[in-house]
Amino acid sequence: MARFLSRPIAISLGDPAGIGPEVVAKCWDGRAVNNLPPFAAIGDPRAIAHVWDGPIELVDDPQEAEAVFDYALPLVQITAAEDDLPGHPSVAGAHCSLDSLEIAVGLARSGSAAAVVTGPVSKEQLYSIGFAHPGQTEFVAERCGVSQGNVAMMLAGPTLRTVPVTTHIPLAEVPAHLSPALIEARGRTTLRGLQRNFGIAEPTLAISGINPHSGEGGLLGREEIEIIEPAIAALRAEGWRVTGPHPADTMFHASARARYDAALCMYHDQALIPLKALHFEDGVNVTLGLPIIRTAPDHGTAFDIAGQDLADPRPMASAIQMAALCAANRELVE
Ligand SMILES: NC(=O)C1=CN([C@@H]2O[C@H](COP(=O)(O)OP(=O)(O)OC[C@H]3O[C@@H](n4cnc5c(N)ncnc54)[C@H](O)[C@@H]3O)[C@@H](O)[C@H]2O)C=CC1
Ligand SMILES: NCC(=O)COP(=O)(O)O
Repeated sequence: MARFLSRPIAISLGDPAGIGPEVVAKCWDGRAVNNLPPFAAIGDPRAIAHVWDGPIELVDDPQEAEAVFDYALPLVQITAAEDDLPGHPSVAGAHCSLDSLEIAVGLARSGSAAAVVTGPVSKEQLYSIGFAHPGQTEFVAERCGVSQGNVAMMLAGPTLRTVPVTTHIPLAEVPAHLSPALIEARGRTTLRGLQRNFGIAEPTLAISGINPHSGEGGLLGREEIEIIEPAIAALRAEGWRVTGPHPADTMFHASARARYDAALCMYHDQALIPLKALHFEDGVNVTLGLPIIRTAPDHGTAFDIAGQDLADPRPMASAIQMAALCAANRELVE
């Protein structure tokens, strides 16, 4: 089992009615074969007990996890106001998922955990209790004192890394949100993240267009000329290796992917469709631009299969491995 991290990883279980508890428990089962470093789960033990009958040991701090990790799943306990059954989300469960996220991030910020891995939450449920952030990415950024413009949501798989410039907003609002300054900021955060988290000394970033054929010289839209090209020029002037704007339909086949370290895309699905098509089982969501390491499996709560022993733990295992790798790279670089 990987023992190269100085501290364990904190994992928020996400929505108790989703598949987060099941995949975290299954990762503990597979800790040796997947070479996972010690971790502590943060959440309601009843959510795990509904889907798993393995041993749990309550701990107060992830730093106690190492001592028990070989024989039990270490858990920092949160008790939800109601005991949700798998597949049946509730307001109480939404509060529990937010509490577990808050505590896990705090443990990473305080240095008790080497990194935080977040389990899947339901944005619909969180919005219903007044959660005002587009997603966990922006929540973690705020807790770390990083502005939304200076954080980036990277989806990383073995053969592709993508970053959307805009994340969880309606598609119709995307063009109005794009600006040279936002694209530059996301590009810079991505390039620095490739250096700090992934150890790539001189990264190359490919930037997509937004219109068909990247606007066809302005005939199919002018965002490339007026917004994206100025951002690319500014990043190049800073010395970064940046290409584009590339037509999005031809930048994800194998030989195109070989020419860059990450692709910066203009909106959520432009970045996530290729990533999930190639790496649904091992794609990882990595937040760049933070003082801490945060990763997450790139899937949601999957309420449709919760409690049926159908949840695939490989994305969560990949997120834990990626968190450990990024934490180790950070220690080397900084
Ligand atoms: N990082 C996060 O917290 C994320 C949260 N979500 C949230 O999840 C909720 C549901 O979103 P959906 O779009 O339905 O995506 P989803 O990923 O929850 O489910 C999509 C499909 O994939 C299947 N699936 C997902 N993960 C699986 C796994 N590990 N093993 C086997 N099958 C799996 C599900 O059963 C479903 O059929 C939404 O409320 C969304 O906000 C979505 C993506 C990421
Ligand atoms: N589609 C990716 C996703 O929803 C992850 O968002 P976040 O909650 O990690 O910001």
